[in-house]
Amino acid sequence: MQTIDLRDLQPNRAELARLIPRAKTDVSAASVVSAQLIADVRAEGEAALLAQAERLDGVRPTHIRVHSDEIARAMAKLDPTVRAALEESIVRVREASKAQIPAGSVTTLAPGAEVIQRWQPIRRVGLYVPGGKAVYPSSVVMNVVPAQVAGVASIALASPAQKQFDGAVHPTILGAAGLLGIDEVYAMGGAGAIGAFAYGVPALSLDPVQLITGPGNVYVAAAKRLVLGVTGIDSEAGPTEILVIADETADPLLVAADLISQAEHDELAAAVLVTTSEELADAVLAAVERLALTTHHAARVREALDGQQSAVVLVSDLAAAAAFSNAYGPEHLEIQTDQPGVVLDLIENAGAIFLGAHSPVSLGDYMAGSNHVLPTGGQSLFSSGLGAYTFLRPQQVVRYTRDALEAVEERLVALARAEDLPGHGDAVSARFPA
Ligand SMILES: NC(=O)c1ccc[n+]([C@@H]2O[C@H](COP(=O)([O-])OP(=O)(O)OC[C@H]3O[C@@H](n4cnc5c(N)ncnc54)[C@H](O)[C@@H]3O)[C@@H](O)[C@H]2O)c1
Ligand SMILES: N[C@H](CO)Cc1c[nH]c[nH+]1
Ligand SMILES: [Zn+2]
Repeated sequence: MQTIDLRDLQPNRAELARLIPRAKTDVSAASVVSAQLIADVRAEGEAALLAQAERLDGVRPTHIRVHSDEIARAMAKLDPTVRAALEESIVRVREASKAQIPAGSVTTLAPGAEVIQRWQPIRRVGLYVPGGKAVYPSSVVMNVVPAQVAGVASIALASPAQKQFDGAVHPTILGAAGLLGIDEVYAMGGAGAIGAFAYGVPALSLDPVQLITGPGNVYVAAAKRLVLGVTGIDSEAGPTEILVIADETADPLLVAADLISQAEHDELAAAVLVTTSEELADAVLAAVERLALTTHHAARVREALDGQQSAVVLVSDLAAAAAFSNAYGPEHLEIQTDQPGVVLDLIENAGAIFLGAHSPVSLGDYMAGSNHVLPTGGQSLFSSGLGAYTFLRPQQVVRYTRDALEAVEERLVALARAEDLPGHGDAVSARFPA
């Protein structure tokens, strides 16, 4: 892992991007590939999805739409400990998601003049569960639960065909879908799956969705950008990032383990430690080297940690650490300092924040109750993680009585004339004939 000393420097966002470039997730380059895959699915439907699975997932599924008895069978065969863990996760994510439902409001502007704000669920959504380098039954929970809590009526789920299961969706993903009562699942991945959600595939009785959510690789991210406008999308949740702010009180072994836990996802994952303590930096680097040797996905972890996107950064104080993190806008931010709450007050941008030694990112990945589908690549500067609110739209309802309308008639007519749109004023005045 590279070490960068910023004790005499406070880089702005542009300088930071040069120092620690985001992973090579060139969404614009991938969009050429993704656009063709989407176009093929629009033109050829199921045949294109089958051909894409064969070429990109290395297996031709026997069928794209999963039969409901496959889901029931997968649920029945779930390992009991995995089932119990999924159930615990579902309960916690559901509780936390319920707290995200906005209350709505009625504003009375004058007697009889009301603007009501209500939150309407999106009717039909397509949820993407990645399945290339790893399988993510936890992402089934993180996508489905907030959609259900928001009151979405129709939920479709897609995950790539798995070679080791003869082109079927991974059974643990099917089992998780079954636990949540989801019965519309497709064995399709990447850009083709996003195209199928956006435009529909009549031969599969797959109706177009109005919103697509879920994490994925660069082709998935590019495809989501390409269909935006035809459907809504959530923020981009690409290769995982962890940024740890730590001082001399942090335990170097725990910091190292947390960095490795996210490097494990992807060669493009970013693991960044920002610290005020040179001693801690050295101890973390030594621990990372030791742990990386024996970790399960050693080659992938090594590549992620040695990539330009990962670093140990030395800063002069915790305010500088917070400024660095705000400029970077990490997906996950851990604060392991003597008084994490003090640092939290300085934080503006992060997908999710984990406070203290006992709130590691992997808790949030599975079991905290928070959602793990979070913005990456600096998108936390303007967007949020997935939540029940993602599946809701605010709608304004206007209700005026006759008297309330008459009270503003003159002013409204004045504005309509000022805009040279007198018909607007006439529509109001027609209600009050002289
Ligand atoms: N930020 C989050 O919330 C979050 C959560 C979970 C996972 N993730 C990230 O999601 C990503 C998952 O990626 P993945 O690859 O494992 O699974 P994926 O399902 O996103 O991608 C696999 C699909 O990509 C397509 N594909 C593969 N190679 C291609 C090529 N050369 N050209 C065109 N299409 C191609 C195939 O259709 C394949 O089915 C990882 O980077 C992981 O870190 C992020
Ligand atoms: N850390 C990932 C989000 O960036 C989510 C995840 C799923 N499984 C394990 N981790
Ligand atoms: Zn993770």
